[in-house]
Amino acid sequence: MSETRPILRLGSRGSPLALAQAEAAKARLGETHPELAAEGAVEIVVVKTTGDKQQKRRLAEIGGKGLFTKELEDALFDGRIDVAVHSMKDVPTWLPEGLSIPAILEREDPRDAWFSSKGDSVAALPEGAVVGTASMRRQAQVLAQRPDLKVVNFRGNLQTRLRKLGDGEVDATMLALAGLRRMGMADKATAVLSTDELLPAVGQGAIGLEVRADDARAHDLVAAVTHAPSALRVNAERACLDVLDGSCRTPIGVLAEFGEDGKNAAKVRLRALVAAPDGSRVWRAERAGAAEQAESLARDAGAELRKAAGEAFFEALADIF
Ligand SMILES: NCc1[nH]cc(CCC(=O)O)c1CC(=O)O
Repeated sequence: MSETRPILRLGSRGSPLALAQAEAAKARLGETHPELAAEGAVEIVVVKTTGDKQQKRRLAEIGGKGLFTKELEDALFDGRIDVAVHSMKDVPTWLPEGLSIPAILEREDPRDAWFSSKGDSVAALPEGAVVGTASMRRQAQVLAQRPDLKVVNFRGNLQTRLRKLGDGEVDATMLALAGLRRMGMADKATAVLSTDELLPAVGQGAIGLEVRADDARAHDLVAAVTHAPSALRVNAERACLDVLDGSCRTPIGVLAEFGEDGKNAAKVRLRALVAAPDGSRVWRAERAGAAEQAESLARDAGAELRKAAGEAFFEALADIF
């Protein structure tokens, strides 16, 4: 049996969602490059996350930033993989020296999905209901709208969360619609929350492909599959986050969209918010303008929010670690 060596090795985390995203990247690469459509040309390499001890050390060390991306980046540097496939939501705004993200795939719907048998929106929940989420962004926005609700930490894969919901451990929870769609489970959601009710996270619903900056071959293969409008939106959102310099414990939502109807490719609208984790304060900024200006508009919105919330607010959140 002759051994066929892959032309491109895609690194992925092992979760069902990560693997679905890696398959989507592989399919897109195959559509664009005929040589990558051949059996065995693109290999998906599962990069195992290191032990819990290691993870704990990292979490303390880096405050959670890069927790989901670090192992894949190590594999890139080691040459075990040529491309790292990421949820852009999990990618810090600063990349390690020597790495770049030349491609963002066409973005899925960035909205959050709602799960509850007690009401089909945040507003519809009964007084004092319990919402499960580990996301500061979701927690803060839910409490801002409904200070009477109780938010509890909530983790686990989709099946686990749905079971906990069914068991009555919580009355409602939220997940990114994009992830559900990619796993063919969007029909399990009760409703989709509007972006006015819950502003999504930076990069939510977008898949990014990261390579070593000095690997011209991988870079060029990957760059050819980028979806320019999605990249523009995600890069603008990341520019805003960069100015805000938030940790994963800072409740931040940012969404860039095209036009008023989301379709006019020449115009971009960006909404951003920063909130206190308990929802007691929310600062919002909005910008609209030419698409070429997206990143500077985004930085400007970020600067406005930084100023409005005040340095003391960001320092207090940083102290949580
Ligand atoms: N933080 C975990 C994470 N990172 C990306 C997604 C979903 C997929 C996406 O946003 O592209 C999720 C799960 C979730 O928030 O429901």
